Amino acid sequence: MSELVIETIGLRKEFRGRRGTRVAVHDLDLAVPAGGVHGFLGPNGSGKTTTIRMLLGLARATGGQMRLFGQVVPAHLPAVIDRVGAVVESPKFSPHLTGGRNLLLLSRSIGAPDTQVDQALETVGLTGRDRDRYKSYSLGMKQRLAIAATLLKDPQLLILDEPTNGLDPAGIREIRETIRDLGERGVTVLLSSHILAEVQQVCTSATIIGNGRLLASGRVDDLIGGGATAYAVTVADPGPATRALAAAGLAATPVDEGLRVETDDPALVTRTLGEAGIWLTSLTPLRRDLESVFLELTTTDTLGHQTATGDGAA
Ligand SMILES: Nc1ncnc2c1ncn2[C@@H]1O[C@H](COP(=O)(O)OP(=O)(O)OP(=O)(O)O)[C@@H](O)[C@H]1O
Repeated sequence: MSELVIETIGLRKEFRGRRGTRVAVHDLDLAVPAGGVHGFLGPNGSGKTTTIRMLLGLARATGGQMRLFGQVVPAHLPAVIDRVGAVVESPKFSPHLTGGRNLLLLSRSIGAPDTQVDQALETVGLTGRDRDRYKSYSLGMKQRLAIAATLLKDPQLLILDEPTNGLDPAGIREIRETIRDLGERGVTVLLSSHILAEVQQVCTSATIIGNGRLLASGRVDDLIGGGATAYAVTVADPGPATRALAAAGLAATPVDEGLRVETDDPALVTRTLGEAGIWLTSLTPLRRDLESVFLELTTTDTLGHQTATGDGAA
């Protein structure tokens, strides 16, 4: 059994307000094994940041237990915090100093060796740009410098909360490569995101949450592998085909050149359409990806659960 770097058991966070109590994190069991990049996925407002803030001692849990490297936190946070790097909020760098100078000052303030600065800059791909002022950096470079800052203490666990928020595709790719690199160097990375493609490309395992509840967790390959799949169907007239499929309990949605039918039973599609006198011209299995798993899980969850308790908070 591999060591768990992050573990929560029945973790709960309630926010009390005038309109009642909102349960942001709902008895969440999270298990992040050592090594590799672990995706922490959920739609906006599903409780990712709140969970991370509790793990880092920035917010108090209402209930449940948390462990980092096997140590109960927040009680033993001081014993493990040096092994953890985190980018949760935008770090405060001085805009007029260069990126390198910013890092050097930070590194001295935490007693890290100066050599760590060059190494951190290299890891995030900012070598060569370290003499430029921070204010001249692109958003992606600023985000990479923030990651570099967390690397100064050579952490074994890196927690990144939505690190590509607001970045353009090139910036997203750069951060993705940095994260992949870190995972390959043996750092355990918890990558919180609602961008599925990014997670699928770098993560070995993932936890999906919705409305503060655990929906699925495991290796990305396993998450993609199980359950229903979908087929692309082309027919001359999608309207009657959609109605015939719906009557047989098959959900069909229009896509580029036909219909996407959610099912793992292609024979049912051909039979249903055939019985309605509709002849399909092609039927192609659609490869399942993390996005479809995510949408299935989070859509059902949104429809199926209420997050609020108490006197009427929505
Ligand atoms: N300080 C707070 N007071 C009251 N409610 C809060 C507070 N912080 C978060 N929430 C609520 O808790 C829920 C979870 O929010 P959280 O920020 O953890 O979600 P998230 O998954 O990180 O979302 P995003 O992807 O948008 O960052 C939301 O309904 C949010 O409005």
